[in-house]
Amino acid sequence: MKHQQWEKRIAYLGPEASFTYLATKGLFPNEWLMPFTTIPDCIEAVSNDRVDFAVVPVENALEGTVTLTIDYLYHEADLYVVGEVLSKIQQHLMVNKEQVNNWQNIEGVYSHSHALAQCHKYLFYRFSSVPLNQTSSTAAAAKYVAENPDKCIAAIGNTSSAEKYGLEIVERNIHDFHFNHTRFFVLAKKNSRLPIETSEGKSKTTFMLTLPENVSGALHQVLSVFAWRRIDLSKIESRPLKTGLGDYFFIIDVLADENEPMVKGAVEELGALGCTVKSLGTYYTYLTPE
Ligand SMILES: O=C(O)C(=O)C[C@]1(C(=O)O)C=C[C@@H](O)C=C1
Repeated sequence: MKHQQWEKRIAYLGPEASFTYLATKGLFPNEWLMPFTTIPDCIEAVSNDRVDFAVVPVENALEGTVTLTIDYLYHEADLYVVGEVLSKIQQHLMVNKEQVNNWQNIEGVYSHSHALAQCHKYLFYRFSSVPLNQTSSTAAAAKYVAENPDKCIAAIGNTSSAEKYGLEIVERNIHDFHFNHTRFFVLAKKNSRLPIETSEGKSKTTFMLTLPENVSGALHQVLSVFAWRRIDLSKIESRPLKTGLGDYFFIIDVLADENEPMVKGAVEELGALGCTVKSLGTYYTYLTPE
């Protein structure tokens, strides 16, 4: 990656040393990184012009979509995706130095809900009756454990959070499946692209759409709009519209640029079929170094 020197403010799901922080620091090593406690806080910071960009998790290979991010982008915000970061995720169990000899007897495990879920089998077999406590991020869990050295508790998170908050890793790579990656969206107010060179060639576009009501085969029609144009879909998922059972919107990622004639044609045809379509923009994928 070749970076340009900017003076930009970037919101991320903090505190420092969260996975989102590492993804953000990898993409924006010279910018002003601002931690926020929740995903909606990060998104609102862009909407309210407190920052230029926000970096938030959107999908994990083991746990699937970060539903809060997708739902908030659909229902509450009007932002664009200007880039995507893909990071390898390795989860470790960590305790206070005072508890290193006693870690097998921990009385509580703290982490982000996605991280706890990524280690479900490990926790089930090793600590089946130990309460699991959700925190706003893995780094928030590490910070909490560090602030309570007298308690025999553990956090799940990355190596950086162990270093940052002075914890000792007692068991490494406790995530249940080896292929553990998370996608992060870089969000902005304007539909643009990050001026950062990338080795990942193909651009991607994310659409959010709703189907016309009471039309049988509507989803089939939507898929055929992309299929006959040979537009490659990398994701399709439905989420509740929150207007009633059975009401959904769809998130569709296509491996193409929204300005390509075939994609423009697809969007036009979807409109003619009675769908509402919103493009979140075309963007490139950046990899964080492993
Ligand atoms: O808790 C963190 O460190 C985060 O950055 C959040 C988050 C997520 O929401 O999925 C990011 C990556 C990992 O999958 C686990 C947690």
